[in-house]
Amino acid sequence: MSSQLPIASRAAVRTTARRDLAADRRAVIGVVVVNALAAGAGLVAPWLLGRIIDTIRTGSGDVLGAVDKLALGALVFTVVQTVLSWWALKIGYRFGERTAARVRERFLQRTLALPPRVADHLPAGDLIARGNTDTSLVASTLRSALPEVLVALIHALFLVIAVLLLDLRLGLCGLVCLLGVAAAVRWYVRRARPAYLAVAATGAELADVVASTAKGARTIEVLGLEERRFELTESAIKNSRRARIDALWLRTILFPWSEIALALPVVAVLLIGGALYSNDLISLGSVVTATVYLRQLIGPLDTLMLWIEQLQGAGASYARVEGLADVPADERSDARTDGDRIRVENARFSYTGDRDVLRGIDLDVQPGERLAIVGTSGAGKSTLARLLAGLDRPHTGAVTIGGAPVADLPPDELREHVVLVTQDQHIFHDTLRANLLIAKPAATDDELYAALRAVGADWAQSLDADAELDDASAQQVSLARVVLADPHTLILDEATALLDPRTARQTEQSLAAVLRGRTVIAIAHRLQTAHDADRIGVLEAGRLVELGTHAELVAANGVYGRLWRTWHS
Ligand SMILES: Nc1ncnc2c1ncn2[C@@H]1O[C@H](COP(=O)(O)OP(=O)(O)OP(=O)(O)O)[C@@H](O)[C@H]1O
Repeated sequence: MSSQLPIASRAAVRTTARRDLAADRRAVIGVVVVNALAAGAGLVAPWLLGRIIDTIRTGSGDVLGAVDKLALGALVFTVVQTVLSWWALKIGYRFGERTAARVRERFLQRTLALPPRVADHLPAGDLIARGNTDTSLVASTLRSALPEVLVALIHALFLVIAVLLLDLRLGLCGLVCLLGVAAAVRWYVRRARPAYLAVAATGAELADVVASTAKGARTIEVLGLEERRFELTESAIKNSRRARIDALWLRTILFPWSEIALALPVVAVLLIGGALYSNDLISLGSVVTATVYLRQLIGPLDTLMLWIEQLQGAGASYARVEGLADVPADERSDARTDGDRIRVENARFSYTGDRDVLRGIDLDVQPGERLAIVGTSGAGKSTLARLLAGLDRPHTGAVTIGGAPVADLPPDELREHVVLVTQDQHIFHDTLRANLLIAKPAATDDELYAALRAVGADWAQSLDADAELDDASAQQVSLARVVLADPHTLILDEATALLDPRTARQTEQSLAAVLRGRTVIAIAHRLQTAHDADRIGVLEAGRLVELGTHAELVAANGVYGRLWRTWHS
């Protein structure tokens, strides 16, 4: 699946951000208050510098003593400002760490809560990109950018207020010149969100192509698709590169523009302040203080500019991480089964919504029956297996066990009725016990050993050993899980088809023990499997075109009869 996962809207992002801030209210208030104190303390030194100049120019009496006191005051307030700023940053960093952890946990919980049926159809690369790149960017922004931005914002605000209070004329002049910075930021912010969403989306597309190429390496090699995959990867790299260059281009405009705009207020205040001073309309100390304030403003504004880019990127990533909340949930009713009988009634299914790959299947499987499904590649065999196992639901018609829709059964109950066995079984990096308990959480150690013995896994000496297994042993563990789950029906889809011959032989022996006494629906890749079954269903282009015993189908001389004769001869 190559479509993208949902992206949270601006309104949803704002609501979640507010909730994240509210969750750590004390820290947020702490950052703001301590920062405000630090910024207030920072204003004192330039003001005292102005007083020093005015005292030297106009003072009489103990000028030196007065200057010393003012200089000492400036030193004390500078130290106070440094300590308070450090403290504010510390609170901010801690807030960032906690919030980043909250965002990560939320993402993980949402991912783990996805029903398998929904998770199966999500674009894996996009999900991985959101879990890695996007959450990392959000976390690093929360950890470092956000506290520094908060500090810079409050500092800048205090400097602007201070210069206005010091002298309204110089303050207004400085502010007018700052409009250039505002224009630069506005220009940038408008373009940055789509640009960074494009960077993330093309990155995810690239991850998707690489992940699916790696996953399907065998098929690609067998079908000679290397050239096509190479082209797809190249095109994904090109798209990702283009999106990054577009985003970088925005920065190449923003930075020079804002550098010039930041110098303007200082120049303007010096010129206008100088003119006012020449006409005795302002003291030299006030001009110097105003100039120092505006000069100091460059620091926090520079910080804001620097981080604004990361904030934009992180904003886009935050929207992508939170977008997972909008993945449509899987609607399940509380179905109850009455018996083991599996029925498929007029089932139609489509992966894409526009083309049905199953087109009206009717099938009635008797308890204890062995049914083989045969058909050419792409006929819909695996899709039917997924529907029978409750992994997908038909868009029309029904697939039921004992009268209840299979896909509606809660996972624990479903496992007791039907299990799909494929060759693609996952063994977790954990102990053997933990890997087995997945199938029956309440099982005793004796039951676990019995299940392992039943599938011939005599190598298992300790349940506490790490389950790092070769293919054959991993298959045995997955079959032992089936023994533990003890479903009345097994669906076998390519359980051994692509395994190497030795592993396939071992797995088939283990499988034989598991199949005993159960209803078995096998996707048959070899006609011998079909021959041994009680009944055979033949799928062609999404339709069940034949259904009967081997003898009946051979006698009817239809699709299966011809296949059998060709194979036999
Ligand atoms: N995840 C998917 N998204 C879109 N189309 C799919 C998906 N999986 C299968 N299909 C399509 O559905 C059709 C039926 O596929 P299915 O795998 O069920 O066939 P099959 O009979 O099992 O084939 P094979 O023996 O090659 O596995 C095919 O046209 C296939 O391309």
